[in-house]
Amino acid sequence: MIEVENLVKRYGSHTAVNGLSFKVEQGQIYGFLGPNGAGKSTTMNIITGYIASTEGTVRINGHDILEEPQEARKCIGYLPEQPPLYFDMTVQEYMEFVADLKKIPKNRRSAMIDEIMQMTKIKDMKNRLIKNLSKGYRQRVGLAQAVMGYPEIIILDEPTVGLDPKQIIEIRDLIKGLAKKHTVILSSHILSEVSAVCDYVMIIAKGELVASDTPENLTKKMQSCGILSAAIKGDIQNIEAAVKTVNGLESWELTNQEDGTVAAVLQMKENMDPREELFYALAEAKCPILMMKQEKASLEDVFLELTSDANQDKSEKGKRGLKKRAGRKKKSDDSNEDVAESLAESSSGTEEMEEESADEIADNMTEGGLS
Ligand SMILES: Nc1ncnc2c1ncn2[C@@H]1O[C@H](COP(=O)(O)OP(=O)(O)OP(=O)(O)O)[C@@H](O)[C@H]1O
Repeated sequence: MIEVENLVKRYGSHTAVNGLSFKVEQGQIYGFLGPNGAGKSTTMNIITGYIASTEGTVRINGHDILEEPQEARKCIGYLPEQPPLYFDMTVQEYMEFVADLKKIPKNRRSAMIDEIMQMTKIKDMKNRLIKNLSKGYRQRVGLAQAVMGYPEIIILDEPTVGLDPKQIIEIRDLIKGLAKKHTVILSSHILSEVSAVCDYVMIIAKGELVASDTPENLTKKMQSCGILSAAIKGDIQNIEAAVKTVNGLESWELTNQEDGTVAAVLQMKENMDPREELFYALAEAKCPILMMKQEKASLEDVFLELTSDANQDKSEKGKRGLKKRAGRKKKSDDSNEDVAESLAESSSGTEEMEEESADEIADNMTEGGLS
């Protein structure tokens, strides 16, 4: 459906996308996950024909985006990070304008507009000027224009940025609904977003694909080189001497606790289970283990591990991952953290929202992916 091969994009001397290759198959929701500046928007803009790549190819249903742009773009509906909206049009006028741009046959137009407005729940707002809509409704209108013509592939760049938690849930439900008939690719730097919505995750960091799999498999893979945390009684130097003899450990951190025990956070080597060996080594050193448990890697661990250390060697990665996890263990397990993160993003996103000039919008819509 989409084949991206060895994609490179350089802005002057800065490489924003560096040798990206992946395939997207029909009928799933793909998440493009990465921190700010990872290269998500650049990649989406190349896939949808907004900008050209420096090197590499993109084929949509077999059509090269540079050689056969019209055919390729026909298969795609795109919601860029800044929705291409005309603020002085009503929702109805705008939908008619988009239908016209996308060359929807006149006899199907009114029914399709009606259906899409129903689906994206903007019908009640159809006579309202877009400039008077809330950010959530503007995003829905942006989604509606992407869906117009029912393209096979719908690409959404950060579709929930700037929305409040209720709007985020509504847009996520809408995206899940879209996936029944379309292949959806969305980008996000918010992990909870991707794990809540996507069947398949591609993690991108510094312009490179660092992992791609289902959220479940990514978590499983990380667990095969997981973390042990333990409380051990004894002198920290004796404990360290014993820990050093254990083959299955990659790295460790030992910290004296106020209660006289030593807290250990131990990174296991890939596909090794050193628990038994550790037990005997510490028993021989007469340092009893008072508690030991295996930390389960969450998708958040995978994300942080992979995106912050894209250029680190493996052992350094292990140590830093261990520190991050040890640090995170101290934080509360509040699941609202993600929502807070989204909220923080929301406010900055809203500030960034600026009215585009009509010319810019028309350029976006005619050159940029809308067929
Ligand atoms: N037109 C441009 N000229 C120069 N540098 C650019 C341009 N567009 C993007 N970049 C740089 O390329 C890198 C990737 O940017 P991109 O917008 O693709 O990242 P992103 O993952 O979408 O981030 P965000 O989530 O912040 O939008 C960044 O370092 C960015 O500063």
